[in-house]
Amino acid sequence: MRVLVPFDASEPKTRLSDVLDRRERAEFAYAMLEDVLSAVRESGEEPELLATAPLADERDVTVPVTVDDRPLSPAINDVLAGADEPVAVVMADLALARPADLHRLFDADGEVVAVPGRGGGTNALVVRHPEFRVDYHGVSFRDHRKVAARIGAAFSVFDSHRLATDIDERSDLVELLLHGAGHAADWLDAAGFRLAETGGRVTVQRTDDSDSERLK
Ligand SMILES: Nc1nc2c(ncn2[C@@H]2O[C@H](COP(=O)(O)OP(=O)(O)OP(=O)(O)O)[C@@H](O)[C@H]2O)c(=O)[nH]1
Ligand SMILES: C[C@H](OP(=O)(O)O)C(=O)O
Repeated sequence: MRVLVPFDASEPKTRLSDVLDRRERAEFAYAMLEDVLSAVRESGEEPELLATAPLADERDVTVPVTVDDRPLSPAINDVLAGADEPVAVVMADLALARPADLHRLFDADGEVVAVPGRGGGTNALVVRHPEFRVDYHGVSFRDHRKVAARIGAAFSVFDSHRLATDIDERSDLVELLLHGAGHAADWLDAAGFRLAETGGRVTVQRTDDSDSERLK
């Protein structure tokens, strides 16, 4: 199996612009990438990075990196078109993913196995059908189900709280502070992010206090 980890190395995590500046968004995106690459490797597979641009020099990711500046779907579909083995696609912002979760996903049966993301996305895929092609962005989970139906591929859904949690917006940071245990959660904590209980749903606030509240 090939395991692709797509990564926007150019202008990552723009939906976090309300809480992070551009440099912080890049740092945070790389921290999540490190966690995902480690989890894939510890699941027993070797990840391949598919980046929009060369990584910054100081980022020593020790995995094969392919630079492809095309939009996400054409870049992934080019790999699928030439694949002679199953291909998994794992997004680089699945900051809660653990090796065991990924191992179960990669082992799941099905011609197309999809992990739904928050808000209608597709957080991960395992593709074993030669005609399947991705169609990311928007309500991609629904679109991928339609693609599978159109080519007659069996489409199965892989349910996992951790793999369904992609970190896109401020509200997603709550999950990372509560359930994360890697570089990205540490980065948030060090940046002063804390849970904020305001009576409704728990949110996050950014403070300059040093009292970590990470669940040990
Ligand atoms: N190779 C590649 N990866 C991409 C591209 N766009 C997004 N990604 C990656 O795909 C995954 C999911 O994309 P998003 O959640 O939209 O990530 P993002 O683009 O950093 O976030 P936003 O700027 O807020 O949309 C992340 O791991 C991104 O790094 C792209 O055009 N090419
Ligand atoms: C790539 C995209 O990610 P999202 O924008 O939904 O986080 C998707 O899953 O289709």
